[in-house]
Amino acid sequence: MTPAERIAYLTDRINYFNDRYYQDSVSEISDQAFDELLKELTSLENEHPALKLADSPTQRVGGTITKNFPTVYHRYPMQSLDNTYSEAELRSFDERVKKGLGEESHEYVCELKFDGISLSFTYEDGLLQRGVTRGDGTRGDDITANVKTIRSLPLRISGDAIPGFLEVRGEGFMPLSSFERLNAELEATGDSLYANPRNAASGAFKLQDSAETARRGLDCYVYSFLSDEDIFQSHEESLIGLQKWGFNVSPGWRKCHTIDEAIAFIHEWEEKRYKLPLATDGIVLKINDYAQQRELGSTSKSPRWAIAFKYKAENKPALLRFVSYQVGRTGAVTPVANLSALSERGVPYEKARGVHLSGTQVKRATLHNANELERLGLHLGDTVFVEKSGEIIPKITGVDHTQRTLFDTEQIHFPTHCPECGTTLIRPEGEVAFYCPNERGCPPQLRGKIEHFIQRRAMNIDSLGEGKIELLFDKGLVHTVADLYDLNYDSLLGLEKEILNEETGKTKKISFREKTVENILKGIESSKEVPFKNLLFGLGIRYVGATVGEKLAAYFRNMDALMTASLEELVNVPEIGGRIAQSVRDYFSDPENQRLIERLRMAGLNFATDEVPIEIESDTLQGKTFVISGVFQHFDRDELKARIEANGGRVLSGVSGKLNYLVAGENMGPSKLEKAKRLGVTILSEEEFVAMLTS
Ligand SMILES: NC(=O)c1ccc[n+]([C@@H]2O[C@H](COP(=O)([O-])OP(=O)(O)OC[C@H]3O[C@@H](n4cnc5c(N)ncnc54)[C@H](O)[C@@H]3O)[C@@H](O)[C@H]2O)c1
Ligand SMILES: [Zn+2]
Repeated sequence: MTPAERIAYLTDRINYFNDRYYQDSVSEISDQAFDELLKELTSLENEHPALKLADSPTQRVGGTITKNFPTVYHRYPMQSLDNTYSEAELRSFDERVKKGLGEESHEYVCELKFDGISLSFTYEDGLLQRGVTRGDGTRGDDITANVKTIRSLPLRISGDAIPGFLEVRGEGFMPLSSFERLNAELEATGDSLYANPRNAASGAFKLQDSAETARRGLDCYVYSFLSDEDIFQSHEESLIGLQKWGFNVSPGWRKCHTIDEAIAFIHEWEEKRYKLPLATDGIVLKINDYAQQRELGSTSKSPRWAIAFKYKAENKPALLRFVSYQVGRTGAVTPVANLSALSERGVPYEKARGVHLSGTQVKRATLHNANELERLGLHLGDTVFVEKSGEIIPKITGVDHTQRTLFDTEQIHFPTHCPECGTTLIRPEGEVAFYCPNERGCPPQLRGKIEHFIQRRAMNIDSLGEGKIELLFDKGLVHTVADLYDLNYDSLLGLEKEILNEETGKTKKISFREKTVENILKGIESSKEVPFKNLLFGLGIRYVGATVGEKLAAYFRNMDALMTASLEELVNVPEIGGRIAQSVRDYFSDPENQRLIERLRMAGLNFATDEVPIEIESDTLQGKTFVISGVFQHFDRDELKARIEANGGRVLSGVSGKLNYLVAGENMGPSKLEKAKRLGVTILSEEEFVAMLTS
């Protein structure tokens, strides 16, 4: 892969994970793995600044605003934090601070890094006016009704020194006890569980029904104060002041005079943090003195006066009890290690305690694929090492061979047949995974197709979760996605099923009552309205992800045109290669798929694109490059970008000597403006830009 390809790939992946994380409250990979990708992209971009893409995630806060709440502009931008996993990098940070401050000495305030979502609260004349999410850092979602459900958040504050307008920021989170209760409820109703308390908090803060938000038991720690008036001179003073005004300030913070003291604080909390009633993922170091904070300033994404140290994943030995095999939507077979604590050797698996990792008991960990299984050469009863990074699926990282001789058993080999349907497994050339080819008969593959179909990016039927689909499938009601549209009230009401938790051996009953049934049917009904591109993605055609679905929908505009398109036509679509084209062709040539599509058509799904295609408006800006910065009156940034591109221009992310124009909105960073002036780049106001378009 060339650097350009790698940069394009990483930009795409990271933007995708950001979208899942901030929009869907879902983490598909661990935070540590995510941070590694971002770090790799940052250093590649530094090496090759010209290759940096306009939508690079290194330049901005990762979040987004939604259409579900009113959008509010932040008075002061809400930034992210630079982060590191290493002490050496903390020391370099300290060196940079020293350089930045010259001779002056500095102090840090160290705080726990709470794992929730960033919130802003504004108070006018002592009254809580608004609660807003961080969003894209410039604008956020107004979720006032939901933040008012936080009991520890004062609705009114009083005292002498309270300024007319003030903003307080903090972390909204879901306490572990609320999180466990919520997941137990979701399990009982057959809905998908949240992977961690941060995702659960993010989901709960963005619910439309604040009575439901209230029920989810959210809380908040505040850690920052902003005002146009000079009330406090340091961060420490602000924390003490906020506490006096009645805000919930976490008591765990400490003022440190040296980086060594800060590192000692980090060590102190490494284990102790698991005793806290909420999830934390590190320690934040902040320069205490406000004047020094101002002196150090910030980048477009984060302040230079603060850094987050994140704890690395814990790695511990565990006992391998047996290996099971999971079959996914695509038929790929994944080996899973079933574990217990080493001391539980004699205890049956269901009763045995798991290994204690990052505050939870772990009994299952992924082994990824057959190669990994062979590489580790596992035997039953082996002592293996387990790691849980960023609270996502734990994984096996190695074997302790010194323990092997004590309990000699045979090596575990990957199965030759599908554990679910008995079909002989195949391994396509060049792939590490084995697949069950029985696409139309293998139960987890069939269920997986339906799970794929209902997700937000596809048909968005959020009233159906994994457990509910399993129930519908087992009762023989739903075999393919088309069957969903034949469901009715009477066929659903009263359905019941016991679901087995394999780790504990316990069963739970899920049953469909009136409200559940109504919600399921409502969700299915409104899925008929989702855009055509979502449907294309939802069908689960190999290699047709959300982006490809969008491109196909924009090009062919309706199902019939796409179904009858030849291979040549498909390859003509911008950015669609031979492999995708072939896969689309194969899919629509299959009579069974054709019947499925006909049933979906009869059900009344949206088979055509109604969006106006992006058309080339002119070539006025041909060959010209632009950087967009700040906030605009008449466009949001995406619109502005679209207009530039529709008129032949190109949008870049960074200011350099080769840049033609900087389109400067309000509140743009002064350093960018200065740099542009220094390099002789033409600076356009919004009006000048519009004039240029229409000239
Ligand atoms: N797993 C995934 O798929 C995925 C995707 C996107 C982002 N992420 C994670 O999210 C991170 C990016 O999110 P981010 O921009 O919010 O950065 P961040 O979470 O690393 O740090 C910034 C945030 O920390 C929070 N915070 C908690 N305690 C704080 C304290 N005491 N003082 C100040 N702030 C405090 C604030 O909300 C602040 O906005 C990534 O580094 C990654 O770890 C994961
Ligand atoms: Zn199978």
